[in-house]
Amino acid sequence: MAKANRTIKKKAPVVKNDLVTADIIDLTYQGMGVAKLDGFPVFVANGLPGERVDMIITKVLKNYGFATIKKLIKPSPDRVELEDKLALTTGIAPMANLSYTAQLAWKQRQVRELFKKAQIQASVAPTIGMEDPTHYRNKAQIPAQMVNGRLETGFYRRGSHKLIPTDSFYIQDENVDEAIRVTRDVLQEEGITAYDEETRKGTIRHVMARYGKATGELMVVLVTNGDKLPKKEALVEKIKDRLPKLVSLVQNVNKAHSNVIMGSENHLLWGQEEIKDILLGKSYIIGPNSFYQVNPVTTAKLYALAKDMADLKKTDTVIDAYCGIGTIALTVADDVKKVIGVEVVEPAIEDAKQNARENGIWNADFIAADAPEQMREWASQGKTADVIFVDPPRKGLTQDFIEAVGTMKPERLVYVSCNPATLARDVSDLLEHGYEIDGRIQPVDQFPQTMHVEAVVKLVLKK
Ligand SMILES: C[S@@+](CC[C@H](N)C(=O)[O-])C[C@H]1O[C@@H](n2cnc3c(N)ncnc32)[C@H](O)[C@@H]1O
Repeated sequence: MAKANRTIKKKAPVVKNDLVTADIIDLTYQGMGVAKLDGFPVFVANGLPGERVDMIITKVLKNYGFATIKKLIKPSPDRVELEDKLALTTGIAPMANLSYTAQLAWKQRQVRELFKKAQIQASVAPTIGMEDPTHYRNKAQIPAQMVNGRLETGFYRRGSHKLIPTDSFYIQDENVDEAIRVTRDVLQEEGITAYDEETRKGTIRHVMARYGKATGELMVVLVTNGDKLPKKEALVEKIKDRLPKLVSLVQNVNKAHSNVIMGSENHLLWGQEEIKDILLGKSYIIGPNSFYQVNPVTTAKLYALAKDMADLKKTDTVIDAYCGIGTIALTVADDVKKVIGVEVVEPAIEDAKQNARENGIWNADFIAADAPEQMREWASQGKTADVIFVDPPRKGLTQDFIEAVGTMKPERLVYVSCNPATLARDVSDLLEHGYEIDGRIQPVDQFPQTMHVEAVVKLVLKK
């Protein structure tokens, strides 16, 4: 006999090119509106919750479909009309059609819902945002492609690898935009080709620009498909002459047949190998491959908050796990006895050591290692710390990292996260290992106009 609770999949109630009227009831983490047609979910590009729209079905898959808006019948009161439509169609700023206040509320709600789903009782504070949430990014990695026979830089149309050439990127610092524009012009003048993903021919894959907002120092990196860079001298002369803030021009070689943007091999073309920036009174040298937060305004708020939450004492020994070039470690060093940073990228650790020296900080040590492995080693040696800061990549902490925390039992742990889903998962594990949340979870808007959510939370060892 067939089981009574067997689920029967609904057939899609629409086909491609159908025009239907629907209400948008939700917004996904990718920034798509959600409509339900007889329970069948359809993701609507640029649709906002509360809107009623006429939409054209663009794709129908087994369990869901996609649509674009044909006519807005009832717009959301939170909708803002953008002059720069490219920001939306390219996915540079997929949330830019939602008022900034509503974006901040959506981010708070995301964190709240993910913690609720993980069955964690926690209070989530309103998101800390920016006064001007545009042109904030200090770094860009812009793809190059041949369009009508010449190299163009721009952004891929959402969900594709078709490049839309553009001059203005809406969320990037104007100095970064200018660096990309000027570099593209010079590459065009010299007839340099862009890399073609299919034929694997052509020279330029990406143009990367990085700007130290506090110092005015600019870096440009030409990411090339091989060692050769045709017309090197002419390119260098022209780019440095037209970008007065340039202090570093680098060629990065990336021969990989993958989506990874930068390779590990750098050749200095002109100037210095690194640029400098200043954050919370400390100066940092930043190389082409080093991680450095992209929003200097909110990073200062985020780190000040993380430091505050840690309740630091002059007697504290502190670990900064996933330390990058040492920014959290050096921000807290003056307030503690000793700080140790751990990071897997070796050049970043070299930078962290130099950053410590240049800031006259002598109580900071930096170790190039896999953070979970290093933690396991410390735990097995019976070593511990009073405070651990963690700021892992989007995939969050590993089980063995959390188990090492459980063995080392630091009194305080401050978790800085760029992915609230893995944050909720890891906090749930840390609660199982004897910790409790102290205070509220604080979202900070590091990435305005996008769906990315950063948050910081303090955990303390249960008495
Ligand atoms: C979100 S960034 C934080 C960096 C730094 N705290 C900052 O704000 O500039 C995460 C860092 O973790 C590093 N990382 C990734 N996997 C790692 C691992 N297994 N062990 C140690 N560090 C790792 C990355 O290279 C990156 O520098």
